[in-house]
Amino acid sequence: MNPGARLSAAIEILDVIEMQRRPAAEALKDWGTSHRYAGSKDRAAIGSLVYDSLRVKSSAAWLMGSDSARAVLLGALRSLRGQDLDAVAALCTGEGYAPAPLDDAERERYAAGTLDGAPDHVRGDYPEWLAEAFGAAFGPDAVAEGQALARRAPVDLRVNTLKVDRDKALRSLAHLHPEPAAYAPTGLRIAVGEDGRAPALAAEPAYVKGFVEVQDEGSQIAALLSGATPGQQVLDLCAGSGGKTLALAALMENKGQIFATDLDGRRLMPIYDRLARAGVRNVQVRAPKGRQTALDDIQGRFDLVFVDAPCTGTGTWRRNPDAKWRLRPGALEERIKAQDEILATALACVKPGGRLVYATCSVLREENEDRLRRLIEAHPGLLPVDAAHMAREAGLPDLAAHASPHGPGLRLSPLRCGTDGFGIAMLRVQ
Ligand SMILES: C[S@@+](CC[C@H](N)C(=O)[O-])C[C@H]1O[C@@H](n2cnc3c(N)ncnc32)[C@H](O)[C@@H]1O
Repeated sequence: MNPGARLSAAIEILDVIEMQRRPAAEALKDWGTSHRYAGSKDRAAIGSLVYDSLRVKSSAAWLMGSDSARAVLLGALRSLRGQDLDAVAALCTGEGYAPAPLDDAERERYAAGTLDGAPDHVRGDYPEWLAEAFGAAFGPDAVAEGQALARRAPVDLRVNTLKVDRDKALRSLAHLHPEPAAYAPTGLRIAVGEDGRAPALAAEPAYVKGFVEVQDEGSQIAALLSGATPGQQVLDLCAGSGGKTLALAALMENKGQIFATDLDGRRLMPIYDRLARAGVRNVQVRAPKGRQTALDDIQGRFDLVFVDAPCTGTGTWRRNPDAKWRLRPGALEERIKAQDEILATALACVKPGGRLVYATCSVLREENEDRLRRLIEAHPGLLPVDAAHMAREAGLPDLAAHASPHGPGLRLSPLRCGTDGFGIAMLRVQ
């Protein structure tokens, strides 16, 4: 396929996503199935065009003066990819499968459209219904934070220190040009290509041998801040596919014990292969059995209960730009309710003198500081641990700069520290 035909395909898919409210991944897959002639490079390039358009859907539409799929794609080519008018006009020839030529209004908008007068949620590319919550979370930085969440994310890897040190991992992946991460001593970062393509890590020997895991630096930091040490009894209450479990096991040097559980047993399924590949030996997976909770016999016995709570995922929009436009207010309410219930369950599992670490990949106060404040009000024996202290204890003193201005714990975001957006807090149980 030539570049013009790829643009047409991206417009067609963006239309399907918008009109049929299809998730982007499904719309792309369906398109690939019904266009077998498109090769893997074509599909990757089209996928990248679609995701880039979704990143800046709102501001691109404003720039181009229309919210059609074509306008959004053109706006994204200008704002995110910085393509000049002549280059785009040369692709939009109307010949073969290329999009129709730009009309005069489009040319004018492409050359001189601005975001002047656009509201914050348009300039920052977040849903209008979250404008107030973004303002509450970020104050005058709301637009800049939204813009940073609308950029592409690098690929972050966590070096599995149960198997190798970071230098060895760096050497084994040298052909991908990884750089040490800014904060996490376990972190490596690989930039994505111009076209937004990430390297095929699953085929890398270093990955197959369990030297590295794909994990955003923010998630690595959450595990590091938990202060898990060898010999402790740890509960990973929302373990899912085990990303944090693996990081905690490495911190504990395979000593002590981690119970990994999740409300949804299916989510736990990938954990078994991941534990084996990473050489983790101190994890017991507790899948829920029917109505009986997986925690009945292990109340009040953990040094650390780690809660990687289900959340709106607003901090991961760089990796999943489709999600921000699919999110509905009802989903935020549901998450808040679940978070309160999970925190109560978690608290019952911490032993006196132990600690509860609460993390979300959401940037919203409603899912972070507000939840913790509510819990602390209901349980006067809970002491929030000072963010600077958490950072120092984890050997990451620079992170003290990211103490939350709104309540307990730290706030990470792409704008502030180049990670996904996270809230991470620790409460000590008296
Ligand atoms: C953010 S994800 C966990 C990601 C995982 N920790 C990782 O690092 O790969 C949140 C998880 O919480 C689980 N969950 C939702 N409600 C729960 C509950 N009441 N108790 C335990 N887990 C729950 C979800 O099934 C989901 O797997």
